[in-house]
Amino acid sequence: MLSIFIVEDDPFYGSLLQHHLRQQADFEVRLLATGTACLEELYREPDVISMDYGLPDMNGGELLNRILEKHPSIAVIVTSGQEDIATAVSLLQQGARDYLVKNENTKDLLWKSIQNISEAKALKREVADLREQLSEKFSFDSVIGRSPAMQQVFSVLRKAVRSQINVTITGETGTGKEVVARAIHYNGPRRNEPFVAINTAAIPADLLESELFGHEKGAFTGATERKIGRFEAAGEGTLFLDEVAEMDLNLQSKLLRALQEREFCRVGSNSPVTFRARLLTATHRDLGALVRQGKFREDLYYRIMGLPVELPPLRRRGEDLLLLANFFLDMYARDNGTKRAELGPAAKDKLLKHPFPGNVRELKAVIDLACVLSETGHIVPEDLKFSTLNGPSAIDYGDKTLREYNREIIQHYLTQYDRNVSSVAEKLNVGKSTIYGMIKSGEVSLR
Ligand SMILES: Nc1ncnc2c1ncn2[C@@H]1O[C@H](COP(=O)(O)OP(=O)(O)OP(=O)(O)O)[C@@H](O)[C@H]1O
Repeated sequence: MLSIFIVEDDPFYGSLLQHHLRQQADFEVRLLATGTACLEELYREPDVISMDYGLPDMNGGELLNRILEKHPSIAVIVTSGQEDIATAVSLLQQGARDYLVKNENTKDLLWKSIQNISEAKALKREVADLREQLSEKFSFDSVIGRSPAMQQVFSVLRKAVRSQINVTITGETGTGKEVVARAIHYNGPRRNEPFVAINTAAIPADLLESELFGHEKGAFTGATERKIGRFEAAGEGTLFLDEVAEMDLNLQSKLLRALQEREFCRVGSNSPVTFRARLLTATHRDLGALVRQGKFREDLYYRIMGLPVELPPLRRRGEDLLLLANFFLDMYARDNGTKRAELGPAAKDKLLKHPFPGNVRELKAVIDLACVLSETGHIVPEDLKFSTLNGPSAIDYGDKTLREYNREIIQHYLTQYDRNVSSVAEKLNVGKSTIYGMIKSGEVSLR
């Protein structure tokens, strides 16, 4: 429902507009003859006010000011008998949403303008709802784990949420670094601002600077438009730099400057842009060792380190493994609309004995595949196929090895998703770096 006031002293014209707008079933339209009447009714907080500029008791500029003073979110449209550019500009600068000159098209233009406002309002509500859903999805409850090792992590996470300090998340691949970064963002005061993630390992080195800081049109060959980088897109939210150790030393010094000065320039520009977001970084490498080897700047190390969060590998989380397995069984059934499968005792045993070099990501893939393979809804050890991507030995699966199946599946989706590595990684729930690794080794190709 959109509530609209029409403030118009000409009763015939006012009724005409009211009648026209009432054709839309979800427009609630109230007709008022004076500015004073409009101010008296303001407590109803309409979404839109369409007002005549030349009212008998006050002029449009004054009424506009008094409305926006009390309720800055009301969209005010001014209609006027005269086309006066200077007045129009001044009203728009004061915050009017639109200025319409009265003629035979006014009612249609007013209709269109209100439709635009209504769509913007619906979009705003949708964004707020989605943000709400995201904060639920990424609440601390979404980080599954009860083991003592994870209890320690939760205790650090609570501290991370209470402060605005930089956080560095370390842990082997697939341990949930991004899950944790999202949980920090969606549980903190920035939850209604953007969460922007970038995996620096997934972007070719020569494109990374412009990806991070953006570029101006014409900054380099191929820069046909101005582009906003991730630093800018994060606004007052959170910037999550994944695989931060993969940046070259040149870019590391640019990153350091941006963090120290809290400002940066788009590539090809000298005008600084303020950096307001909170920084979270992650790596699966030992940053301290890289500093000692001269591969990571020591000053940058101290600048980003802030609060360290160390995620234990899955093999050190004890019974969390079964907790997570059950969580993924629920998720599979919900996402696919199927009956929830159960893990038999022998299957549990097999899971508990596997070292899971790919950690939680690997466990999820194993459970998803088991749900597909299990015919009875009761998962047996044979349904649990362990990938060999991270391990030396190959397990035969029919005529092919699982590695060969992985290769085929990834190649299939690369073709289906038009070679978009991010989409394939998301679809298959594997790390982008895994796919880039396979491209590099020639196992799959982008051709
Ligand atoms: N504690 C957890 N609770 C629920 N799901 C988890 C947890 N940890 C990881 N996951 C799931 O495991 C998968 C991998 O997690 P994520 O991408 O956060 O790992 P990562 O450590 O960032 O991986 P990489 O090092 O490859 O970037 C995701 O599907 C994620 O939802």
